Amino acid sequence: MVASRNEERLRKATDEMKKNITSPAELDHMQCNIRKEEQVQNLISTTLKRFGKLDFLINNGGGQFPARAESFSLKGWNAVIETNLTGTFLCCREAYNQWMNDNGGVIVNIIADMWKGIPMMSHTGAARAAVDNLTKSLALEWAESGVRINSVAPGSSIYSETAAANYGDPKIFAYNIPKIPLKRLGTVEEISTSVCFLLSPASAYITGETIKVDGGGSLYSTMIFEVPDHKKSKAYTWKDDEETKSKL
Ligand SMILES: CCCCC/C=C/C(=O)SCCNC(=O)CCNC(=O)[C@H](O)C(C)(C)COP(=O)(O)OP(=O)(O)OC[C@H]1O[C@@H](n2cnc3c(N)ncnc32)[C@H](O)[C@@H]1OP(=O)(O)O
Ligand SMILES: NC(=O)C1=CN([C@@H]2O[C@H](COP(=O)(O)OP(=O)(O)OC[C@H]3O[C@@H](n4cnc5c(N)ncnc54)[C@H](OP(=O)(O)O)[C@@H]3O)[C@@H](O)[C@H]2O)C=CC1
Repeated sequence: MVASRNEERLRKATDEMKKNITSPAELDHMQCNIRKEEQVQNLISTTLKRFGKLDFLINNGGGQFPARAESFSLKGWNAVIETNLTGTFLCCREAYNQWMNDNGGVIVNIIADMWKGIPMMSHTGAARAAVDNLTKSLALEWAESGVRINSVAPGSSIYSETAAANYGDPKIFAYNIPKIPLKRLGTVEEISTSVCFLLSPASAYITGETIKVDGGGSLYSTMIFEVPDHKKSKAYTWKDDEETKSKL
């Protein structure tokens, strides 16, 4: 079952996937806004009715807008936290309560390269770091039910048409290439095969882990953002204490 909010995009994506599926696997799609609790509950129960089981859950839905933190309205902040953190939590909880508690299963959460912060997208950085931590807690709580849960963290380097349109610049990802040790953008295939690995028995002994698929970008320098030159940082030395004491 493939789910997101936009029916037209869903139909297009599932039609394309159906053309490429060679096994007898069945595929369906369903509208769901992961920010709405009752829609998530309905997505999981409908999937169980339609397919009879739920072996895997992939939490891939996400997004944000670029802006400085001081300019976020509470509504904008909440929209990003609900999309990237609360939506993921709701999908995990419903999959567990409706199926995986009794039957086991595997969950993969897609997060982002937030290890050094994400300036201009601090809301999503906070939400993705929270999902990284949620993954670890759930791995411990749900191990007794036979559930494994891991994350995949793509670098800011997998070309996304939605992001390019949203951020108003088709080259937005290409700017990052000099800051990626492998000196190229990543591919969708390089993310999806990591997800498949985590879903497969080849990773049967891995839980609570995050795989970075970022061409080494997270080890190197912060993407895009440059801190402007300034003289606002005043050093602290013992001399400052002496000056303070002398004023007392
Ligand atoms: C090279 C850099 C890449 C970094 C790596 C990450 C890559 C990716 O994640 S690729 C995938 C990217 N895809 C997207 O970002 C698309 C999805 N984005 C969204 O859906 C929105 O940004 C959303 C998360 C905010 C959800 O939007 P929606 O549910 O449609 O909510 P609203 O449009 O009603 O907005 C609510 C609220 O949010 C504020 N806001 C939204 N967009 C902006 C913006 N462009 N600038 C500033 N503020 C924004 C705003 O407060 C909205 O309320 P109103 O003001 O009442 O409209
Ligand atoms: N491309 C990149 O370089 C990177 C991507 N990522 C993350 O990887 C994931 C996939 O990215 P990508 O394919 O590039 O981005 P897209 O924007 O193309 O995909 C995001 C998907 O999330 C769905 N979605 C968004 N909000 C909701 C919601 N409230 N409920 C249900 N579905 C929702 C969208 O569908 P619809 O609009 O129909 O709801 C869309 O299919 C995202 O989480 C993204 O943030 C992380 C790091 C880097």
